[in-house]
Amino acid sequence: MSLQSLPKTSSFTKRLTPDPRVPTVAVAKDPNTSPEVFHIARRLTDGAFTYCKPTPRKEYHFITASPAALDTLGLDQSEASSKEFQQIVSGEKVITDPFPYAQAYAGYQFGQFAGQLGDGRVVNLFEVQSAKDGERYELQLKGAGTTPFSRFADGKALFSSSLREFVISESLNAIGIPSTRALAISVLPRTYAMRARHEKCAVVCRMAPSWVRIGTFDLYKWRGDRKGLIELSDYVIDEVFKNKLLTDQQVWKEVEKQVTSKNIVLTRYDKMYLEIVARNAKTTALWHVYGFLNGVLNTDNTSVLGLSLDFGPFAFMEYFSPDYTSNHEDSSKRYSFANTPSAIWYNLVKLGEDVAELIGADQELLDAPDFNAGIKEEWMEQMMKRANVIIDIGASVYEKLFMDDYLNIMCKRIGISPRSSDHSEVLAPMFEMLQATKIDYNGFFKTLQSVPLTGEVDYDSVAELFVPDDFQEDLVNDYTKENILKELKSFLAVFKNRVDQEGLSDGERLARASSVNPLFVPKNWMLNEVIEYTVENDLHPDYIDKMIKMATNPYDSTKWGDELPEVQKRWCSDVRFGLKMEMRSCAS
Ligand SMILES: Nc1ncnc2c1ncn2[C@@H]1O[C@H](COP(=O)(O)OP(=O)(O)OP(=O)(O)O)[C@@H](O)[C@H]1O
Repeated sequence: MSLQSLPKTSSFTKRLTPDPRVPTVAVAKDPNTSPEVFHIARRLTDGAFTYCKPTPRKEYHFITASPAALDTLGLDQSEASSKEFQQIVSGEKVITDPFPYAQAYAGYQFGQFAGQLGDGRVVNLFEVQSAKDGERYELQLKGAGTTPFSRFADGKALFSSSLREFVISESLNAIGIPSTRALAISVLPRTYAMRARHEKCAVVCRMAPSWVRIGTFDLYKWRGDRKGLIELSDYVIDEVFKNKLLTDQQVWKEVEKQVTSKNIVLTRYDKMYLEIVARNAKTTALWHVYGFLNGVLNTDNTSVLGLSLDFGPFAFMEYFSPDYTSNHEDSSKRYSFANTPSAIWYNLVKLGEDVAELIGADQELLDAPDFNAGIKEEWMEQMMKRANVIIDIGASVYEKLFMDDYLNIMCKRIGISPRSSDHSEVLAPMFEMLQATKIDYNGFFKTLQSVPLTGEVDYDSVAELFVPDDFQEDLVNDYTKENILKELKSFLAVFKNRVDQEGLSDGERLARASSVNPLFVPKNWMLNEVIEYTVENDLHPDYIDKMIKMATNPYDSTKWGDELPEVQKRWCSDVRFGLKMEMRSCAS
C-alpha cells in the first residue's frame, strides 16, 4: 500500500463552502488563474477554506518518517524509502487531484480576539483512510509557504521547531494523550527564515482526523455568518464525530441527570458542544497528570476533538512547579501549568458563545420553518437563557471529567486504586514533596513504582533510591540532600500507610503503575541535543530516529534498539533534581 494510492477529497472541502475568490477546483486549476491568488493575503468574506498550493522550494531533503504514524495509516515501513512518498510529504511533489487547500479560522489569543488567522504556513494535501483501522486522516504540510492567511509572515517553519513538533506529536500520542500526529519531517536546505537568527527551514507532514479548532467557530461568529455556523456544526457532528458521542457513557449519564432536572431535551448542537467540552476536559486532565504544558492555549490551538495541537513553546515539566509557564512571552502566566484547566475552560466558554444561537434553540425552534432565516426578537430572552444553561451544564461536565480522570490516572501512576480521599490524603502531600524537592517529575513515578514497600520498610534506604550518587547540593537554595531525604521519607510513610490499607503487594503496584508511567518523555534539553546534533552532523537522522523510537514506545524499552546506548542512558536518567526549566519564545 503506498501513500500515493490513498488520496481522497477531504470531507472538509466537500462539505464546507470555499473562498469566493477560488470557488471551485476548476478555477484553481485554470491556467488563467494567477498563482498569486494562492498566496496574496486577504480576508475571506465567506467560506471556510481556500484552494492553494505549497510554495516551490529550491531543494528538499527528506529526513525521516515516524514508524508509528506509518503503521497508523496501514502503510509498510518500506514506504518511507520510496521517492514518491518522500516527495509528497516534503511538498516537492504536489498532487492536484484532490486539490490542496488552507483552512480559515480566527482566534482569541491571550484573551483578546485576534480576527482572521487561518493556515498561514500550512497547506492541507488530502484525506486518507487508514488501511489499518479505517479511520480518516487529513494530511497537511506545516512550513509549506505563504497562503492567503499568512498576513505579514513568511509561511516558513524553522527546522528546530519542526523537529520539536515532529517528536512531541508522536510522543504524546504514544503515551496515550490525544494529539495531532506527525508522519514525516523534511529539511529545506536552501530555504532560510529570520527569527532570533537566520535558521534553516523544514516541513512537517502532519495528520489528524480533523483540524477544526474552536477558532474555526470563532471565525463564523465574528463574521455573523449564521448559515456558515450551521454548516460547520453539521460538518463537525456528521463527519468529525460521525454522529456518535465518543466520550465515555459515564459523562452522558451525568448530563442526562442534569438536563432532566432542568427540563431540557438535548439537541444535536447541545450534544456537539458537550462532546467538545468532554474531550477537552479529558485531554487537559492528561496534560496535568503527565506534567505537559502546551504553552499557547489560544482558541485557535484548541481542537474540537480534544487533540493536543500546535507545538510551539511546549514543555514536559522537569519538576513539579504549578507556577511554571513554558512560554517566554506569557508574562501574566495565563498559560502556566496551574492555569491550564481554566485556560481551556475559557476557550470552551468562547465556543459556547460562538454557537449560542444553536444551543439557545430547543428542538421545536430548530425545526421551525423560519429558524434559518434569522433570530426573532421575541425568541431572544429564552434563547439566551437556554444557551447559558447548556454552558453551565458544560462547566459541570468539564469539572467532573477533569477531576475524575485526573484522580484515576494519577492514582494509577502511583499504583493505587482511586478513592476521593486520595486527593487530600495522598496526592496533596505528594505534590508538596515534589515541589519542595524539585525531583524529576516523570522520573519520580518511574522510581516509585519499583521501590520495595511490602512489610517492614527501611525508609532511609528507600529514600536513597530517589537520589543519585553524584547529587550536587545547592546550598544557596537550601537544597541539601538531607532536606530532600527528609521530605521523601515523610511522604513514603504516608504512602506506605495507604498501600497497606489496600493490601497491595509491590508486584501489584508495579503492574498497575507501569502501564501508565512512560519510561521516556522528551524534555526540552533532550530535544535541544537532537537539534544541535542533527545540524552539526549534516542532517544525519540517527539522533532523531533514536528519539522517535523511544518516544513512540514509551512503555517498552525492548523496542528502543541497541544504537546510541550512552545517549539513551542520558535521556533516561530519572533521578535529576532542580533542572532549570526552559522558557521558549512563540516565534517558530
Ligand atoms: N511563519 C509564519 N508564516 C505565516 N503565518 C504564520 C507564521 N507563523 C504563524 N503564522 C500564523 O499565525 C497564526 C498563529 O500562529 P500559531 O503559531 O498559533 O500557528 P502555527 O504554529 O503556524 O499553526 P498550527 O496552529 O496549525 O500548528 C496562525 O494563523 C498561523 O498560521
